[in-house]
Amino acid sequence: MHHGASVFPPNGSMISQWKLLAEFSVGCFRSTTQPGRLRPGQGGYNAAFLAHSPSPVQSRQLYFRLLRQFRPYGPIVGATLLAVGIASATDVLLIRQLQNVVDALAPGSAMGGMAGARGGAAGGLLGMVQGWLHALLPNEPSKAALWAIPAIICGLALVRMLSTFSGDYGAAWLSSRVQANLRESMFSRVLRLPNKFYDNSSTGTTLSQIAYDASQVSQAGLNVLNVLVRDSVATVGYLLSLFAIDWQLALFCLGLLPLVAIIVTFAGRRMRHLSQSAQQAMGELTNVLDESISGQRVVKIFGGQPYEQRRFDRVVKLNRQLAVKHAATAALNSGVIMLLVGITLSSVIYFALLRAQAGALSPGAFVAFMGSLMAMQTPIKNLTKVNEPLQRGLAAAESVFGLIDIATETDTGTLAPARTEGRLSLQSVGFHYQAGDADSRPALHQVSLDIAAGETVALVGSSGSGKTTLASLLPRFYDVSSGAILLDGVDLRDYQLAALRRQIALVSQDVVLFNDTLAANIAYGDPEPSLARVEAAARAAHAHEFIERQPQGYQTAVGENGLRLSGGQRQRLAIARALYKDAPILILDEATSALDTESERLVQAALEVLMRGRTTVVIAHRLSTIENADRIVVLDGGRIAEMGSHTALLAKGGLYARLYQTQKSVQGEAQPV
Ligand SMILES: Nc1ncnc2c1ncn2[C@@H]1O[C@H](COP(=O)(O)OP(=O)(O)OP(=O)(O)O)[C@@H](O)[C@H]1O
Repeated sequence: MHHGASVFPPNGSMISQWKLLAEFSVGCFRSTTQPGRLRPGQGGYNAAFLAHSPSPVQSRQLYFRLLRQFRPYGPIVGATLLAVGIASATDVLLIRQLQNVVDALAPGSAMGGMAGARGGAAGGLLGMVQGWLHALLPNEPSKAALWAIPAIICGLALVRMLSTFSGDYGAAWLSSRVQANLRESMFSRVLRLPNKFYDNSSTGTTLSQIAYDASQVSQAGLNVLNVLVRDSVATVGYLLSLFAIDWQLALFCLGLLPLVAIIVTFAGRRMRHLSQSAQQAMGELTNVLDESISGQRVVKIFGGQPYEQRRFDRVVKLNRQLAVKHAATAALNSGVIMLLVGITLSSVIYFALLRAQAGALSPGAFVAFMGSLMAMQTPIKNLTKVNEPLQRGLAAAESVFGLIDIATETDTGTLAPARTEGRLSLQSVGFHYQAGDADSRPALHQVSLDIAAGETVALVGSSGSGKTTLASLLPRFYDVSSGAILLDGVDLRDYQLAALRRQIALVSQDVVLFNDTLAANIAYGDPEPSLARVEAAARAAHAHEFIERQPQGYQTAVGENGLRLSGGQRQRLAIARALYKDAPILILDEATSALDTESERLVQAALEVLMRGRTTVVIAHRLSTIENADRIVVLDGGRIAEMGSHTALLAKGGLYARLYQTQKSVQGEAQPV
């Protein structure tokens, strides 16, 4: 957390400080005329959010929801904010010390000693406390001892250090804690979201929601609170200080502020307008360059050089004119602002001198007054700008909570058998990817199919015929739109999702390996993996030999890029994983690309072991591999066109026979259908 207010006498000349003051008053002006708006070009990512900023009501709900994330840590939030408030208050008091310092320097000032600070001789303990308080908050030339003022400044600096540290530490602790909580709930959501969510969103978006938005949100939640406390305390503190030093001078200054704001706004508007035109002109320049360079062949062939030269000269001239105009306006603006600053500063000084002559303002009081006035600009500026981080944070909060609020997969079933027989029955199954859009063509239509326990059924059909869709319905990656699927005579939806999925192993063409050891990849999902079973599965999947050849055998890590495994080896790992799971139902999404003969033979042998005794649904892309299936189901446009054994279907001379002939005629028999 950055602590904005300057502590000791403001650095830079008083003129430049005053200029800043003028600018911040413009900041106030701008943010009241454009509530809730961020300036364009504040980073691509956030700019994207601006297009759909939440409405005010939503914003409030979002912000309260955001604050609720901090509720479990209430005492820490309280302590952090208290520390932040104390740090701000010490800033105010430190600047106030200028009064003591300057008055002590004034000729004739009594440096003899501070009654209270000298000890309890005069008024006892009470007198001492009064003396110190007087030195801390002086309202007349101080009689403090020389050492008392530096001592107070050191004391304040110590308090400030401790409170700033506590505030920063607390804020970092809180925001990282809330960020971690948000990330955890987002991730646990992501693991349980229905497939539909993944169909409609990109991995990149979800990644950035968890990685980036979560941190934006927690920081925004805290920052806004922080700014409100820190800068409100500072603003009120400085105001009190100004009024305590001289309320009439304070009122006079506050009266001048809006005047400065209005003038600087007008100057600023013209600058912004010019900057925009300059940006456009620069855009045109790069456009012309881009076109003529990338299209240089066309330019040459069609003799376009003079035309391109003229175009370029024109935009260069425009850029040059705008640059001069910009510089002239900037110079004029700063001149006008300087003049304005001079005038306002003179009037404040004039008024202050009048007050001094009237005996109402000591030199120290004047310096402390000006110091407080200058220092006040930062907190006010922060307060008026609090909307910017707030809006950014709210946009991120919308994205974070949006993800957390997405409904997870429906899981209302209660049955949880340890192991089913694996009997499947599809009854008039219909499926639409776009639920509710009855006009769209269904991906599956009136599909009825009984698969006996232990039977191998191959799904074939041209691309887009619905093979993958049908297989996806079995583990309830999607729910049927009409009809029902029964497992052992019970509707899939009556099983608990986890229990249903325990019955199914999946070997798909793109083998997903996690960044862990080979053994952990085979035993994936088992909370208590057994190495003996891992090895047995790997042997049965013809994977043991190549695993043994790895540097650390089964404990070799499948690094992100580390282990180089061939396609066939990866498939045998996937088969070993399915064997380890030992589920009664197997979904096999056959590889489309051919492996070399040796690999193919090993994978086929591994698959034969895997399929033994299991209900197997094969999504077949190459017909040559499924000739031995018990039954072949030919899908066409989401319907079952034919069904039967390989020989029976060939003899029938229908769609299957045609598909088979087509593939046979393509050399190598490796072409997917
Ligand atoms: N996630 C999805 N969202 C919308 N439509 C989809 C989705 N997945 C598939 N489809 C559509 O559903 C129909 C069936 O597709 P499916 O993937 O089941 O066919 P397939 O027979 O497995 O094809 P292939 O052999 O090419 O893998 C196709 O018309 C397809 O465009």
